[in-house]
Amino acid sequence: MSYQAPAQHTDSTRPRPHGFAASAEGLTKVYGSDETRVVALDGVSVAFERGRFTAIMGPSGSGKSTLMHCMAGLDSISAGSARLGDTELNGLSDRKLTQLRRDRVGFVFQTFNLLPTLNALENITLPMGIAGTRPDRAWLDQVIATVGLSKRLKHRPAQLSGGQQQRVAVARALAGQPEIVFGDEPTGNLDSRAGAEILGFLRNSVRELGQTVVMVTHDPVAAGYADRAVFLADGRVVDDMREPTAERVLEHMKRYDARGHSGPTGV
Ligand SMILES: Nc1ncnc2c1ncn2[C@@H]1O[C@H](COP(=O)(O)OP(=O)(O)OP(=O)(O)O)[C@@H](O)[C@H]1O
Repeated sequence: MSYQAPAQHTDSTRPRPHGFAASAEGLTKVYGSDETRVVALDGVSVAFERGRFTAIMGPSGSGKSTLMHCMAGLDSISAGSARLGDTELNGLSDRKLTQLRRDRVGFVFQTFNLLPTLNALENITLPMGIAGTRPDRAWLDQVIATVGLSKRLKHRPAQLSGGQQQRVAVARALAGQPEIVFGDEPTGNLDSRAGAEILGFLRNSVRELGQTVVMVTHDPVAAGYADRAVFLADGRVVDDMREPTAERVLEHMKRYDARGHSGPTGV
């Protein structure tokens, strides 16, 4: 694969871009019908600012993954709206949604989802190969350096630790300079040290590369790496915390659980 000439993305401190990378308005998602009907999202309105790291939190079944899937164009919407930048997702054809995910969104999953026969560098550049775009060499070098993979590029996934595999997945998500990176419990399969590394990389990608990251997590420590924590319960946004710390998030979870999901706590 060839590289295009180094471009503008070489500065280590970049101003935060303005506006919203993704937003939802009255987003509703209903699964099934009649006795199997589940309202997974019940009129969610939320917007994710560009150049910020947001954690989505909430109890099991509160709709975190569904929100991420609907906002990333991985699942259809029952009512309301979801936008990626200025693009309304509701009503887009499957082909358009596939194109949008490929060209504008990065994903990091709990189970790294790497191709076992490709080495780390090939895994990182694979989505661009599929999209037919050439990686920006300077950007790619910066991403690889940020996630600390420079010495592991020729290794296959089986030759890497879980933490290293997830670094490859993070680099892959960042490599195409997507408008937003969605993570679904990206540290859920890692021990706490490897998890802390990945969270540090995600945070650095926001601070140093200007990336926008939205991460679903159960873990207050993980949420402490974010600029903001949005709390869901029963398919609704119930709280929105700026500059969360693990302690404040844990405190919030305890208080909220004690209230039996009865309403916002006004954090
Ligand atoms: N494909 C589906 N078909 C039917 N119901 C679904 C489907 N996906 C999710 N649900 C339901 O929607 C609700 C929200 O699920 P979701 O996976 O978004 O929650 P979550 O907060 O991510 O949970 P967890 O933390 O356990 O992963 C749950 O009641 C779930 O059972």
